[in-house]
Amino acid sequence: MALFSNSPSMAELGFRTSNPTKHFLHSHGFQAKRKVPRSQKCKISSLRAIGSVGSSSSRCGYGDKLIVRSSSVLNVENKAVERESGGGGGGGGENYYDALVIGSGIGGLVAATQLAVKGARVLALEKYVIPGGSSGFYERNGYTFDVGSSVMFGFSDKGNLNLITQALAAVGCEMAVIPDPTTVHFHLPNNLSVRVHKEYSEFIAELTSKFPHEKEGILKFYSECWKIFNALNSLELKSLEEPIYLFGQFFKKPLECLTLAYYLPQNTGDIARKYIKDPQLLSFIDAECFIVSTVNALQTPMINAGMVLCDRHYGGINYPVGGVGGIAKSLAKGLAHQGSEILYKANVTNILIDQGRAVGVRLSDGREFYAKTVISNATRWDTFGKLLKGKDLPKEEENFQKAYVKAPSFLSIHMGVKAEVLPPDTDCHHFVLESDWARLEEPYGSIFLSIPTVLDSSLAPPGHHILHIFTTSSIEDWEGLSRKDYEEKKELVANEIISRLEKKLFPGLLSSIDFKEVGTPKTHRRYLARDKGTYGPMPRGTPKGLLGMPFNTTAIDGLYCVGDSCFPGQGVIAVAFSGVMCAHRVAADLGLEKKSPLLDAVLLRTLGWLRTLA
Ligand SMILES: NC(=O)c1ccc[n+]([C@@H]2O[C@H](COP(=O)([O-])OP(=O)(O)OC[C@H]3O[C@@H](n4cnc5c(N)ncnc54)[C@H](O)[C@@H]3O)[C@@H](O)[C@H]2O)c1
Ligand SMILES: CC(C)=CCC/C(C)=C/C=C/C(C)=C/C=C/C(C)=C/C=C/C=C(C)/C=C/C=C(C)/C=C/C=C(\C)CCC=C(C)C
Repeated sequence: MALFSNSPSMAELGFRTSNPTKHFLHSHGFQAKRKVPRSQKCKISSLRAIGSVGSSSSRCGYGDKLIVRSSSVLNVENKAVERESGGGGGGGGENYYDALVIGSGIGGLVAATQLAVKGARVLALEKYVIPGGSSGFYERNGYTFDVGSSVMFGFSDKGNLNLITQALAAVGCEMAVIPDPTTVHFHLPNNLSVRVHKEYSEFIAELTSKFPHEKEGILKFYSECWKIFNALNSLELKSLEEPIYLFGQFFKKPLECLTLAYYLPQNTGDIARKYIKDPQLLSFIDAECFIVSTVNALQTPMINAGMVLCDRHYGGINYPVGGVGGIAKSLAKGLAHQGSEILYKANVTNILIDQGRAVGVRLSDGREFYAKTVISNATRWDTFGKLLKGKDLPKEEENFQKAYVKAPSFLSIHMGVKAEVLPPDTDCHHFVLESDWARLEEPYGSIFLSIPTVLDSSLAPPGHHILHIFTTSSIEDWEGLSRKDYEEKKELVANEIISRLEKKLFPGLLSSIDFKEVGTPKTHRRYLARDKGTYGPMPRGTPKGLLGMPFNTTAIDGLYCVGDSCFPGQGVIAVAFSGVMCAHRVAADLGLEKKSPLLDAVLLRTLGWLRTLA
């Protein structure tokens, strides 16, 4: 069984939208050099208030999107033919791009759209049939499932850190969102139950009611997170590898920049231990970190914790009406509206190097595309291990691979269930670790559960809910099995996980299943083209916060990376930031942004040296 469908026609089907009741007007768009004409704005769907899930209506049908996409695909294919018959090529012309982007995950799409609005001509090449990667979607039996992400940070209407909102706004798109009143409901050992309410004061009241003796420690720890969040939120976010911007920010906001520089090499667990002594509360902080970093607090960079532990209360977690897949669809559509293109079923197998510089890519079907710059949204392991095969691993990548390993993948269960199995007021996201804190980071130890239909019932047939259940799992567990054994093992492991949820949360769950599809790490590897199906990088030992994380430039001229194996790491909002940073650095190198070669050399060398300290 496949987690995704291979059928483009399935992917082209729009998703249902709902009654308009609330708009998030995105007032913090990036300073696009080229304004999107009003007629080209892609308003994605109508909006609704929390819980009021009504009938479907769309103010921007996906019909026009379909036309845009198929015509741009045709366009690109024609150009490819031109090139194969001698036109274009590395020397310029129609077929020569400013940037090629390998992959259309959120990281790749944000880099591509940001560059396009700065005036660059971009071609994104996606192996699969729809955009989004792990933020894509698929449809089965009337259900619209999010492939991965359902917890959306950075999707509010305020501040500087609403990077998803801003990325959409930059290409003239806005999406309706449904605020989630509870980011996550933790169900932890010793029957510790904590709901992370959107309202910060309610969350603190709930946590301190469970740990009254640690009230002061709790307040001090989370206050330190706010220091970071407020500093981040005060900056204009661009490439930390571009000196004119970076020095400008230090000049405008010295205190905030120094605050961030101070926390850059620090980890969350060390700071929590300054204020908190109760081992169970420290384990709770571990769980808070684990759900966003797949490691405990001692290994989670404090800047990342500051970002996520506060954004959920500041802008809140907001779910896009119609499902997460709409974000990538909108960005892809926005890219086309900017005159750039996206080509699907385009499996890049090689990055072409000429005299030490990345000059283009070759696809599995032999087609070649050329550009001034190449941006890879494949993981750094895939980029340097597969797309540049035969080349020596640059020292910087060796250092990265010494410091970071591939996090395990996931076993994912997408289910449709009868609505009556969920008690009233069930929260949208849950994290379950039943009895033993030591199992937090073990494969299958803890269970993530998202029920997006709690917020948007249009994603399932009437009277039904979607349950997306996932738990960490390694690919080694699933290799070397016959087809029959593989299928049987999927069934067995999935049923064990579902039974655990039945026991802990929802009696009668097994018998309420209407639809079930199980994906393993092999599924993730196959459909997301991620080595071992990895969820992203995780530190091999105790990192120096974010200091060791590479940014977007690489040791190869003209080649950049974007996505979760770049600063600041895993997470949809994190890869969106990586996309913004990447586009800014590439634009400077293309002459579309200010640049100082001398300062560049100094900064890039200093950053390279700083990373060796991590
Ligand atoms: N919030 C959540 O619940 C949740 C869940 C899952 C994933 N995520 C996040 O999403 C992040 C990943 O985003 P991302 O943008 O880095 O990457 P991604 O893996 O989502 O997307 C990469 C894209 O590149 C394509 N690709 C890879 N190699 C290719 C090649 N050789 N040729 C053509 N296309 C190729 C893939 O098909 C995919 O579409 C993860 O870090 C994770 O944190 C979040
Ligand atoms: C350069 C130098 C040296 C210095 C300078 C200083 C400065 C200025 C600095 C600055 C910095 C900055 C700007 C930074 C930034 C950062 C950021 C933005 C970050 C972000 C982050 C984010 C993140 C990490 C996120 C994440 C998330 C995630 C992962 C999510 C996930 C989720 C999930 C999985 C779900 C769950 C579920 C359930 C429970 C069901």
